[in-house]
Amino acid sequence: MSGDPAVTQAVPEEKKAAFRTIDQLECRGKRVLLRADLNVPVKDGRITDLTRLDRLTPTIRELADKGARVIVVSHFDRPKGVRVPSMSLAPVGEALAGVLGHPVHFAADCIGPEAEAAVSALKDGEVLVLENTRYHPGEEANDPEMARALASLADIYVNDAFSAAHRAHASTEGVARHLPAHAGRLMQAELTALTLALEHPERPVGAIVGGAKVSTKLDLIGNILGRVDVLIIGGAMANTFLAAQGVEVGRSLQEPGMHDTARSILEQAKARGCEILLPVDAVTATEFKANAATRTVPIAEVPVDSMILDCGPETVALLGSRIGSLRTLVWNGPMGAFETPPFDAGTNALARMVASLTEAGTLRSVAGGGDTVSALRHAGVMGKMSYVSTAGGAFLEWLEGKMLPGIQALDALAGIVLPR
Ligand SMILES: Nc1ncnc2c1ncn2[C@@H]1O[C@H](COP(=O)(O)OP(=O)(O)O)[C@@H](O)[C@H]1O
Ligand SMILES: O=C(OP(=O)(O)O)[C@H](O)COP(=O)(O)O
Repeated sequence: MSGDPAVTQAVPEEKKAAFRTIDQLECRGKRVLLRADLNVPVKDGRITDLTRLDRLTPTIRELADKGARVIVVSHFDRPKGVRVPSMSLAPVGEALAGVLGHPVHFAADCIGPEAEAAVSALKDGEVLVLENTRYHPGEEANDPEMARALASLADIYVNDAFSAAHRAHASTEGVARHLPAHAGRLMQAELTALTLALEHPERPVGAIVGGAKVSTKLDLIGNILGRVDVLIIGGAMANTFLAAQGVEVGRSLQEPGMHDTARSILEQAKARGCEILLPVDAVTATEFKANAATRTVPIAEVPVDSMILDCGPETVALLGSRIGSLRTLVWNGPMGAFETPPFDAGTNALARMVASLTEAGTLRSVAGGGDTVSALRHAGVMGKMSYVSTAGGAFLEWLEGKMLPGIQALDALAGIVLPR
């Protein structure tokens, strides 16, 4: 394991979730379809963070040690139902073999003859990674045929992809209807840790929502308004809110189709007494490349030919002082394009502030998301948060109090305690 922080307190008996785990599994010689989240962060074709693979290894090792034939299935990025070569899971399979210290086979499809042949060749204790489920349109459509085809490869289903459990897809939901369905160790650990950390959060509670998945996360921002006192919006998400209010954002990444939703969220927040903080200044550039020439400007003065690629120092100072008065903070999504320096400065500075407040014992900090984890590691504060989840969108949806489809589909999960 990578030394990631985990909640180490003993779990009180009444808080233990009563779901079926791999404790109950007799799986020697059985084919186990393990839904993992191999959607690791990548830059220029290289994997930049192995946390999701590290956190998956306890389940794979335990299943392999029990003599199961482990068939790992996952999506990778968003190829939208077609075979995009750069979104192949083959290199991720190799990285997984490195992390496991154990050979991993690979099949170039997740259903059909190629997958079936690879599964038939598997021996007890061996591990196979199947190609990206999202190469098939049936995955995201939760097509019953796709679910049946996946189920036909295995005897048992184990879901360890908490970070994809908010998706009702064939490999996260549909397949569980056809096989005995258990939670893996990572799923179990995430649910336990998040319940312990956030079931009764000390107030004031704040959330930072940043990053680039604007349309898929905007709706859930609306839904967490009632659960937080302060909502900090950063990254490309903030660009959309700023543009929706008529602020010039130049060529920044944003989603014009979401302006109405952004405005409605601002109105709802006002009505519910939730304070919303947006950037007050920005680091801009006309080119998006490492060490590009930058201009730091007040948010009302973004040049029309430029992109907002990070929040500026005044924003960092403002957010730092506001976060200093919080008792609980949840964080998903970086404040800027942190993979490309110097646009990592805002995220780094904020991450260090959150880490020092956490270390001082005044703040409970829970952060998550594929890229957020990578950003925290980049800032050198991975071990300094109260808890780091592998999940971003799923963790925010779970925080809303929703039962996630990928969890609901598992057997005997009724006892999970949700934060209120
Ligand atoms: N202003 C911005 N312009 C372009 N990309 C941005 C900006 N701010 C953040 N990003 C990008 O957002 C991505 C992370 O977003 P997201 O996938 O939503 O986070 P997570 O994986 O943690 O849930 C990063 O790749 C980062 O470069
Ligand atoms: O990376 C993921 O989520 P995250 O960006 O919220 O951390 C998951 O793999 C889900 O991916 P999706 O948002 O394309 O369904």
